[in-house]
Amino acid sequence: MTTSQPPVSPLSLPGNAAIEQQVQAAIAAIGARPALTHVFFVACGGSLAIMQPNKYVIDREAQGIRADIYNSNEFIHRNPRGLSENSVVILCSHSGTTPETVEAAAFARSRGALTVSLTHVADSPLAQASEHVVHYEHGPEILPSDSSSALLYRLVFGLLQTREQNPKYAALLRSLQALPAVIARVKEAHREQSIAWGRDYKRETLIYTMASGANYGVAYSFAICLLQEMQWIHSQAIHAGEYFHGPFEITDDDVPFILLLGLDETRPLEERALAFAQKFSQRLLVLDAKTFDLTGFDPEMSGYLTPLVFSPLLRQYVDRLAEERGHPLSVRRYMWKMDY
Ligand SMILES: O=P(O)(O)OC[C@H]1O[C@](O)(CO)[C@@H](O)[C@@H]1O
Repeated sequence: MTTSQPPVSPLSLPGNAAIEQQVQAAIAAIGARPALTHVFFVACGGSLAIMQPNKYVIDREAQGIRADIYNSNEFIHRNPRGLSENSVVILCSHSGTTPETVEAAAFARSRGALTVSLTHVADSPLAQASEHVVHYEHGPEILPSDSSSALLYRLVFGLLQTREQNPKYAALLRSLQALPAVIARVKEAHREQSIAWGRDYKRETLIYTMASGANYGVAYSFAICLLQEMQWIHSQAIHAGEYFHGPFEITDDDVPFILLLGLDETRPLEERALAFAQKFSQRLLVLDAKTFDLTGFDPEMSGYLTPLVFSPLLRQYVDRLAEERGHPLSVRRYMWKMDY
């Protein structure tokens, strides 16, 4: 490992220059640490879900760095022994106000770790609690390469380059340049099917999601944020490997599933789950990345980038569902309305 690498590739994205500077400053600070043995990804809910593929990347790519992922409150209470001055803690909170995540940043700093936070709100409590902040953009008008999910990958591949000379950062940036067009093509290819799905599934009270590897976080976020939180539809994200160790017993012809088939090394788990589920359920929505036009993605990055395509694609499906149900995605009963 080295600490004297220059900042990562000069190849730049046609995105927001201020964001690029923040990413580079965080990567430089990570490179300047005397040692780095552990990366902790810490957040809650949807912000936690987008971190999951990053642990997958570090598990697959890193030589001497371990990654773990924690709900913010669990991180504080579990108090991992490995958390030290040799750790980087990457936190994320869209609002920058989730108290557990703000507290987790202070906790990580008290243990000597370097803190890097992503948030949409520049001057938020999380931004103030962290040493490095990447202030991301949000909304339909932004470049997908400036989204929180893409920025996490930029941080992680930058970290791997600066610490271990991992060569894939340039391939990531090249692929991210292609991401807006890829997303537009895939969404367009699914336009009719998502309209039909919204109509057909609007009365379902329960919909399961299933995936593995780099895509499990997308299935998890769709289940807990989009279906449970924003549509009040019962759900669970089933890990495709775990499906055979309990959940497959609930499979029946009228039990709805959404199955994600990605392009990473765990695809055989997803294919096995699909082969079983389609024998017994007539209510499957199968989204298979092999059918996507991913022109512009570097082949070695496609498995990692699939979650960044599944996510907006699933949003298109749930937008149609919400429309058909007359239940806007913004409605909450408890969240942000009371103390909890
Ligand atoms: O810390 P954040 O990202 O602002 O999250 C707040 C809330 O937003 C969600 O991610 C989605 O609404 C929830 O899961 C979470 O409780």
